[in-house]
Amino acid sequence: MSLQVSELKVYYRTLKGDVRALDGMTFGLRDGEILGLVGESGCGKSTLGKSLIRMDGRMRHVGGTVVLDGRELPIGDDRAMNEVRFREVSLIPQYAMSALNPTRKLRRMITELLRSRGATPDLEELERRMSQVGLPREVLDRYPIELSGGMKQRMVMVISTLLDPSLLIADEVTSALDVSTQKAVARALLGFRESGYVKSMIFVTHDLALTHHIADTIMVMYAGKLAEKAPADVIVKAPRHPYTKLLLDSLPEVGVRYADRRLEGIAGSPPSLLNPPTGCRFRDRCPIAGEQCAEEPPVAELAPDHHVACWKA
Ligand SMILES: Nc1ncnc2c1ncn2[C@@H]1O[C@H](COP(=O)(O)OP(=O)(O)OP(=O)(O)O)[C@@H](O)[C@H]1O
Repeated sequence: MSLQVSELKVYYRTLKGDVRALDGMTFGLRDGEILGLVGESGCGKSTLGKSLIRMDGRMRHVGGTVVLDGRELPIGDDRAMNEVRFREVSLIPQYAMSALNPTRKLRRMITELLRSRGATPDLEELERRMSQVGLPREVLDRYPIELSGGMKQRMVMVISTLLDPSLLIADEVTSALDVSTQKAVARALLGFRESGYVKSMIFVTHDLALTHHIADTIMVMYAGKLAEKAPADVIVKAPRHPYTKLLLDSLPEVGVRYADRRLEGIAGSPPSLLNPPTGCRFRDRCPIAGEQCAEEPPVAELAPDHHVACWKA
């Protein structure tokens, strides 16, 4: 097992109280596995990614552990995590491609970045990896603004994995790109795993179709908790949690007109994580909720590798 997260609780401190963004998450990731992480906006996907690498000032590690390659990560200790970042765990944050320093040409920017991490820049290896994702070496002599969105994103991916981290977290790396560029980015991620630049990966996204394409396993989160986790095919073809089923039903189908099948979202909205309800957090929106759902459902392994938190699954 490459990553084991157990009962992880991470809250945001706010003037109104604690926002329980991760409220007891338990899951594992095997060597070489790509985990697609999906769920509605605000369910805690980015918080999970950030918790594994750098908590921002408002985040608080309230409980639980994260073990990577047999070693517990000091996730609550910003300074101790310095050793881990970039080398063991690397994160491509949301909007990373817009955050490239606009005043530096890429070669200089990358050299400075690596030196600041105590690593010696290996420009030959950098150029080899760039060509693997279709970026000519001349790109290094350009400013970020001179690159297209897809090129910037591939550059960010190459930079983030240069030190061969064990775990890569890619947060919405495809959402601002057009469809063919999304495919190139997804292919590049798969290539990185094949080449051994990263061992395992968490791919955070809203795009279930793309996740199904590249992930081995899909994990669905709801309101700070795990709803369902299973092999990608099983999630898409035989989901057990009512929330997963509704998420899949709300996807538009190509070739079907609105008059024939109306686009439906999931009625209602997720609960506030400031003061989440007891019991199943999905029960107010769930079409099959019953009395038992006033009690919190445990995460049960209903079939090998198929974990579901629902009394009715
Ligand atoms: N800095 C913060 N201060 C307080 N609450 C926060 C902060 N950042 C996030 N939250 C809250 O934590 C919860 C989880 O947010 P998070 O960004 O992890 O969700 P997400 O699933 O990644 O959403 P999205 O898909 O929109 O990126 C939400 O309720 C959000 O409002």
